[in-house]
Amino acid sequence: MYARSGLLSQRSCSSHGRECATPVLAAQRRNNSTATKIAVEFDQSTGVAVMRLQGPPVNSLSLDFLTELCINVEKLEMDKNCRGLILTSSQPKVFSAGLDIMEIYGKSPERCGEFWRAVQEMWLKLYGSSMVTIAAINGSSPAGGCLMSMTCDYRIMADNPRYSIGLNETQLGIVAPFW
Ligand SMILES: CCCCC/C=C\C/C=C\CC/C=C/CC(=O)SCCNC(=O)CCNC(=O)[C@H](O)C(C)(C)COP(=O)(O)OP(=O)(O)OC[C@H]1O[C@@H](n2cnc3c(N)ncnc32)[C@H](O)[C@@H]1OP(=O)(O)O
Repeated sequence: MYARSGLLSQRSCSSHGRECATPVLAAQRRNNSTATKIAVEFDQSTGVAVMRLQGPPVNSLSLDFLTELCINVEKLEMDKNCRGLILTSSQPKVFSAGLDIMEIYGKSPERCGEFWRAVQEMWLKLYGSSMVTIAAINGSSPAGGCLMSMTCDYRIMADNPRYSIGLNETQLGIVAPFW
């Protein structure tokens, strides 16, 4: 969902100051899901968009979820009126549970490769965004959820001892790549 005045969908990439990157086309090609896991509200008067993660139950980062996220970030990126992006969750108690472990369990190497590329695309798109990005972490945010918020320029987390954030996969001896 991309709730705004509708201008964006009618504009070509070249009518904007920002470059239209090809990854969004790749992401659009593989986005076969009809369910909406990302809701975007763009306030024209402030130039700030709020992106709500709404993939029940815990916003786990499946291929569909990552694809939809990337498409929406890219759309906002191409809109020269959008200067800021707030990323938050619609799910109670959870910002994001991280990578959807069912996407990597028992899957072919090709499918795992496709999924891993989508993970990279997600953090590169957020980390490299020319918008000011803020993660409003209103729930637990382990592992990939932590990664997603780390790629934003700023993080604000709800003050609740029940919510945790961090790279918990290190407890299993799995560490993030060194690059
Ligand atoms: C700045 C540049 C940096 C560049 C670095 C580049 C790359 C870095 C590379 C890697 C770093 C990132 C690595 C990521 C690895 C992962 O993300 S692996 C996934 C790890 N996630 C977890 O371990 C989370 C486990 N879940 C929880 O802790 C809890 O579920 C929760 C999120 C805290 C929520 O708790 P709550 O009690 O509310 O709910 P439930 O536990 O009952 O869960 C409900 C439901 O959801 C299912 N579920 C939970 N987590 C996941 C998940 N990750 N994937 C899929 N499904 C999940 C759970 O099984 C329940 O299902 P149900 O039983 O069918 O109801």
